[in-house]
Amino acid sequence: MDTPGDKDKLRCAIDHVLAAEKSGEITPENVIYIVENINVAAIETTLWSIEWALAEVVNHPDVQGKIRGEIKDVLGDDEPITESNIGRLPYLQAVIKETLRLHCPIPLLVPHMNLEDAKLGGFAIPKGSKVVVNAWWLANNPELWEKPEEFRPERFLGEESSVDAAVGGKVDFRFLPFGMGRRSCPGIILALPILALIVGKLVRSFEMVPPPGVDKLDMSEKGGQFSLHIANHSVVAFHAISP
Ligand code: HEM
Repeated sequence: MDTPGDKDKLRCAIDHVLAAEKSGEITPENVIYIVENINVAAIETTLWSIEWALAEVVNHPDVQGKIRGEIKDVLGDDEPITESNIGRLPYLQAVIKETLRLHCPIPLLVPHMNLEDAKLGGFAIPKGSKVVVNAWWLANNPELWEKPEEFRPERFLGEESSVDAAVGGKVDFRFLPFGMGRRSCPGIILALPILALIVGKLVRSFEMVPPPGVDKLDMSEKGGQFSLHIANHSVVAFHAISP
């Protein structure tokens, strides 16, 4: 609970933004722009990924069963899924990676500009160019992946077991859903556990199936420069699973 004087303390990022506005460093329009940016960068990307992951597990009951089986084997019926034990659930993590590979939520990342003249792959890139990376194609190019059009989490436990969702250190340049380097996504440390927790907890508690009369959910995509999300929302039937 706040004690007298605490209300002026900076407690989160938004407090810093509001403090900057109060001191005249930025304008109210800047505040709206920053909040809208956070909204798209953090909330919508995570939401689109959750939608893709759930739609894929509904359309792949075998994958759903394997996630459930892994959770039961590793955590039993009672131990809750938490951020600290997700590392013991490699199949669940593979499902999240495969979702981000097949449905890269920001397919062209965010445009970057080179400050100096550069050469890449034999091409001259004059300084001040707008550089766009097609992360979706890198992750779905049949010359680089085995049957990339298939949703097959097992690839990340088999032939691609060394590939991580990473933005620094050991980065595989075929798999960049969060970009890489200095301007990569700082939210990766939140997004990956959130996705695993939501998918893991739902699959553990419910069998999720298409509604009666529907064989598969509609996976049509709606994309733009900054987004790749599911085009049409579908009804999903949740059947509670008793432990
Ligand atoms: C599945 C979820 C997410 C995906 C796929 C994603 C992806 C990305 C990508 C591709 C970029 C641009 C990287 C580049 O230009 O090279 C980015 C930037 C950014 N993301 Fe995320 N993101 C996700 C979740 C989040 C979350 C949860 C947050 C915050 C809590 C966040 C905050 C940001 C910010 C602030 C930037 C801009 C960084 C900069 O320009 O320096 N993102 N994200």
